Amino acid sequence: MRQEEMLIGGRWRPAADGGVVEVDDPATGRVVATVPRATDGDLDEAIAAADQGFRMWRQADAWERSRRLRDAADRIRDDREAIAALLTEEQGKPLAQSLAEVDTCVDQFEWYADEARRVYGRIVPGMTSDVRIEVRREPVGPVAAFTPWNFPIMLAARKLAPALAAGCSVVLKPAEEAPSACLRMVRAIASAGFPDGAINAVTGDPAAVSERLVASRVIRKISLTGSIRVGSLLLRLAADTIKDVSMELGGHAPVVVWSDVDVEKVARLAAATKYRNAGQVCISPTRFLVHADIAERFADAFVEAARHVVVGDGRDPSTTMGPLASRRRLDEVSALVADAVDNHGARLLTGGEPLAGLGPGHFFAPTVLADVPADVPIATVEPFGPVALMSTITSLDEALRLANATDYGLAAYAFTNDLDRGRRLTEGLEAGMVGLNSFAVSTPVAPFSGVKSSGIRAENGTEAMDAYLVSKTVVTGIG
Ligand SMILES: O=CCCC(=O)O
Repeated sequence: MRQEEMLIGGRWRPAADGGVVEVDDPATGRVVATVPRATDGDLDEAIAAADQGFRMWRQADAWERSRRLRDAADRIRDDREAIAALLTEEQGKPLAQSLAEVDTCVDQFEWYADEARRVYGRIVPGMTSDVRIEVRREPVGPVAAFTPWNFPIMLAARKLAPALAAGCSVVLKPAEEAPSACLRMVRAIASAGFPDGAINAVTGDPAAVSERLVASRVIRKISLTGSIRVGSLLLRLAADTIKDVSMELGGHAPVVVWSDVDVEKVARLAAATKYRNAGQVCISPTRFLVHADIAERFADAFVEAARHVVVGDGRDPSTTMGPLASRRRLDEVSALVADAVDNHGARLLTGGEPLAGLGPGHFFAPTVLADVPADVPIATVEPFGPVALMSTITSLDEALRLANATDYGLAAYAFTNDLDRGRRLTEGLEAGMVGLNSFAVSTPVAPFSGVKSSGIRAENGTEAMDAYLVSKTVVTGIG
């Protein structure tokens, strides 16, 4: 069994007291690794290391930062297969999806290697001619980054790359459910010549780790991808020391499908996107609001595609959907679906239950539900599983009212071939990202962000650099 270690101040090491947390393989239920359970002392050392690392790394000039990030991208690429294998073993997704996830990490580091050289300040004309005003941009300071189990490496890279590009140091806490691929990626990144302490990675009890890191006055910035519950908890903790935060707190993406589209083509694309990573994706299309004229055809084509999904162990090349990442997820998705069917009159079109026949793993059938009332738990709480909800709409106003009916506002999608209708939908959907005739809203080059309860500040794009920078106004008197 693998025994992972933490990176603190440039040294890989176990917890001071030898404590560990077990990690299992969601396809088999077998324990495959342990990670250190950091003690308070370990966490204090990581904070001190990040303080020291920040002092060194902030002095690196822009081109040096760029070179280190590009070197990190190359090193992640060189270790692609090994990182992907760990990802599938601990998270469950099919190997092809794990390899693609490693590639997005490379993209992140390459994109921010360029951005590192483009941190521009500005000169502002003073109110009188005897002053010069310069606005500089400086790194905010040591960052605590908390990442989830659904994309254990991509979402870590999404924080590490811009933070390092801006000149910040980082204490990263990978998800305890699937940490090994992330730790291996951190090894690759750290070997690219960053100063000791610029990158630290700690593991253990999530509440204990986050409370210790967020309470520290050394840590100046929190970046979290997680749930609304954890987000509001960390916001309260961050308030005590007045820290800046970036938070992505999930979604419940609506998809408006109008009657003028190629119905079968959109249904097939929608189903392929829905069941990616077993639906454990914060921008996963979930609430389908389909025009009444095509609703039945759309649902039939979607169900047909759902039935063709091959569920199994992610290491099997024929698998197109792996297990859910944990027993907890399996129980939560099962309960949400059962509640919708048993208590709220939802109609099960396909799936709806765990696939116990596939063995002890956390397998759940690709599921489609129809006639789900808009205010029941599965339609308002992020289901984070392979579940699609079908509803019928007859007007644009109705589509927007239903689409905007949750507290979330991360991704939203609309499919129509009418230009004006498309414009009205992109304007009316309350979301940080809107896909019009596309599901591809996640890219390193443009902001990834939520509105309403889905988050604060953006990741990706140049906006992510802003999240790790502060401005300093320097006024110089002359004459
Ligand atoms: O689950 C959150 C991130 C998903 C993505 O960026 O594709």
